[in-house]
Amino acid sequence: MIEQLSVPTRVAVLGANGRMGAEAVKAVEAASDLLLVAALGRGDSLDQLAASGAHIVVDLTVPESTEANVRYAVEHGMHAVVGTTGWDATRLAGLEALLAENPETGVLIAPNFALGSVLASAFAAKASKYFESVEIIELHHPEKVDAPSGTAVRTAQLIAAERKAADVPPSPDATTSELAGARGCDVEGVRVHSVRLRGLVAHQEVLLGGPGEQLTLRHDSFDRASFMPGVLLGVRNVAAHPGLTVGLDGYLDLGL
Ligand SMILES: NC(=O)C1=CN([C@@H]2O[C@H](COP(=O)(O)OP(=O)(O)OC[C@H]3O[C@@H](n4cnc5c(N)ncnc54)[C@H](OP(=O)(O)O)[C@@H]3O)[C@@H](O)[C@H]2O)C=CC1
Ligand SMILES: O=C(O)C1=N[C@H](C(=O)O)C[C@H](O)C1
Repeated sequence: MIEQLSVPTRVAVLGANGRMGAEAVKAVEAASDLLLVAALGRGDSLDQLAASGAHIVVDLTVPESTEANVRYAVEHGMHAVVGTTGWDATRLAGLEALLAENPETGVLIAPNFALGSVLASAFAAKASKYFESVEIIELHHPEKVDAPSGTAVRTAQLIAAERKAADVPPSPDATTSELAGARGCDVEGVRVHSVRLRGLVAHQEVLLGGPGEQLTLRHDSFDRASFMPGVLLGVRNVAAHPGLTVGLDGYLDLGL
């Protein structure tokens, strides 16, 4: 009997020397259906990506470089799975325009790859229209360069969309004087508070308040291994999702 050998998907990791990138390299190397063909860091030329023959690029770099990396991948016919933060509306619009010219290419921008975090954000958004008040607290390791976290921004946007669709008024807040930052920052009408503390990895609480009650939805990543099933899910599915997908929930059947 002739055994059918399937061809592994060729994967390149950008930011391979970083905290997430190093973990992603290990995860790809351990997956029998994937072949790591490049592991690139800051000093490496992007031309090594094209030369590697990668089908899929995983970007886990820094907000300043992620846009150029992803645009290079798309322009060279590679799908991209992106965990790096910094994808604001202007960058996303530019990427969508580029993808319109490359309609067979898929890009996943995933603010958080941890399945529990994706679920917690989706649950929080669904619940938020039933509560008068909502605020977000995100807590991370002190090496994190951006605040608020990409996950908190995404969660706030999902919440804002649900509340807007249901005509929920803004969260009540009588504050008329404050020290700068005391009330956190405003993301589409949702207050977000950022904590940076030694010992933490990545954590978030969504606080939902109504008369006489509170619902708290908390997610904790205690280890960066928590992100790897989501990275691999993205890598295995991105080619089947041409165009731009924001949020790993786009590849899941949450039924919400
Ligand atoms: N979506 C998710 O689930 C998660 C997302 N993140 C996000 O991923 C990103 C990376 O996080 P983290 O690993 O903690 O950060 P690190 O700072 O540990 O890693 C980033 C790495 O990218 C490298 N780098 C910088 N520019 C380039 C470039 N142009 N090409 C290739 N490599 C480059 C850096 O090199 P050098 O050290 O030389 O600067 C560094 O090694 C952040 O935006 C973070 O918010 C983090 C965790 C989970
Ligand atoms: O920098 C991190 O560590 C993380 N970054 C992402 C974010 O900004 O949301 C995802 C996760 O929170 C960890």
